[in-house]
Amino acid sequence: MSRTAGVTPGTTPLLRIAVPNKGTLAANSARLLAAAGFSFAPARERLFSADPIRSAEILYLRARDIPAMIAGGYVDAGITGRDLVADSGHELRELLPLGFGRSVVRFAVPPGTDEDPRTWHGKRIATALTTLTRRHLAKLGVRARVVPMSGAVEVAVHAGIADAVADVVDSGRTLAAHGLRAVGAPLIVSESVLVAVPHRAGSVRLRNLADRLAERLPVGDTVFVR
Ligand SMILES: Nc1ncnc2c1ncn2[C@@H]1O[C@H](COP(=O)(O)OP(=O)(O)OP(=O)(O)O)[C@@H](O)[C@H]1O
Ligand SMILES: O=P(O)(O)OC[C@H]1O[C@H](OP(=O)(O)OP(=O)(O)O)[C@H](O)[C@@H]1O
Repeated sequence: MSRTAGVTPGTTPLLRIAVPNKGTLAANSARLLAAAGFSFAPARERLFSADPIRSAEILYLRARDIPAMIAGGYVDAGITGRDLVADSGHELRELLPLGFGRSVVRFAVPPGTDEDPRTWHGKRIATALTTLTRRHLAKLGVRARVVPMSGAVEVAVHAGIADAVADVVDSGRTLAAHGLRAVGAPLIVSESVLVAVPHRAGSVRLRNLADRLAERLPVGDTVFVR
């Protein structure tokens, strides 16, 4: 697929925007772009769609894959979670915080475990956010073993796979249901963000995109769908 498909030759090049195709951030990301005047087909129809009027193309991708696609130059900007950007290890610039998909990444332990992560030398920590967790442990000076999982992390302690977990906490209900308690400082405080590579962050088109989205963000207590 060429980067100019759907747009008249000689006009402004396509601005490619990556958006989660499913998961927590998908619905609000699509709503925000629609509210900002973009006209894209929904992800359930096809995973790419052009808006010739705005010389833009949307690529629907997994939220976790979006940072690498931006860093690799395949898309110009994207909406994903700040925690997923940090976990990708790619240096991206936040053009705009978007305020939905708020979460905190926390360590959590069962009763009887020392609550200070700095004492966890040799412990096993299950997580889907391995880079973020390794970096945080290194900052704390802890030599613990990170056990990679792609989800369902809270079962790891019960299953004997790990001694603690590092996971996304929203309401806290999932941790409580598994007899786990959040401990230590947050690894990161996250929300959805519009991101791009640093050297393109100041470009006119990306600044215009950020401005358009900023105008359409909910204000005060008004929230997007959860
Ligand atoms: N309750 C929540 N559960 C999961 N992710 C959340 C929650 N609240 C906010 N988020 C944020 O949503 C992003 C995760 O979205 P992603 O699509 O990768 O996972 P997901 O919503 O759990 O879907 P999947 O089931 O496909 O893993 C992260 O930035 C995370 O911080
Ligand atoms: O604090 P809470 O409001 O309970 O939400 C946090 C939970 O939701 C997410 O899991 P998800 O349902 O996306 O499943 P997953 O663990 O398989 O990603 C996240 O990984 C936590 O487990």
